[in-house]
Amino acid sequence: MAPHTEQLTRPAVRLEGLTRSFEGRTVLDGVDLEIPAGQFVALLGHSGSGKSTLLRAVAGLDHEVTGSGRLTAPERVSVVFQDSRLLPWRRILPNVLLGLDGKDAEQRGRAALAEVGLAGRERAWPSELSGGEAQRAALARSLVREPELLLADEPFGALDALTRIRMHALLRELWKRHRPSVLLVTHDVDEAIVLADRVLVLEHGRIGLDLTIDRPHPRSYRDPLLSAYRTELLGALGVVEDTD
Ligand SMILES: Nc1ncnc2c1ncn2[C@@H]1O[C@H](COP(=O)(O)OP(=O)(O)OP(=O)(O)O)[C@@H](O)[C@H]1O
Repeated sequence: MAPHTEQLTRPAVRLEGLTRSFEGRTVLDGVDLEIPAGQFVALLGHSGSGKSTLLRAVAGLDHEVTGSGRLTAPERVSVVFQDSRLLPWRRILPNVLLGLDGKDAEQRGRAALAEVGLAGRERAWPSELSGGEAQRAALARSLVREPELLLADEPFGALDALTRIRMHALLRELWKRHRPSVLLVTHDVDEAIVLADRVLVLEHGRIGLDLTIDRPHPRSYRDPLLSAYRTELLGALGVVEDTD
């Protein structure tokens, strides 16, 4: 394979035999996973199945993970959490720019805020933003770093249903424009199906199901062709659907 092609097809993330225990209890039990560059992946699993543990490992936030093989992740990784983690004593633009330097940083920060629909709110304080707006600002803070990999740990989990749907459209739009690889941890099967091109289910410390969602975007929750995927994922999660 030519080096150029190799570069293009190189996986963004590669985990081999990733293992993590807490106080003798194994949470990740030899996870193998490859995420090709630019793929949008969602990770489902029961509460306590180890989703955040996996995400933290990929983010390089956990130095105690072990693997028989390797953990490879790109250099520029951004993480978005359920709460925005904006610093309350800084206005929105300085929050977005935190740790960035270079003379075009401010311009990039303003552009990122405009992209997430927060133009004009640069001088607002975090306490003046709604939950949805704060998550938009968190996305802008991630984007401005031009991540090759975006890790998101239930980023919309605390939002109301309508705001969540708007945020889904925004995230997918941002992904389309910037094409980072995405690993989105969620509890919400519908969120996973509507957003991701590939959905993984973590069970017993490993990837139990690896499902490609082969439907065009934008997707609707009501698309009947998505229901087969929903059934399969709920089955893997051990949830029996109410057919009434
Ligand atoms: N720092 C830690 N010390 C001890 N146990 C931990 C630690 N971090 C995670 N665990 C345990 O590992 C297991 C997996 O936790 P993790 O947060 O990864 O699950 P999760 O799938 O993300 O859950 P949820 O969906 O509820 O957020 C849990 O039983 C948790 O108590």
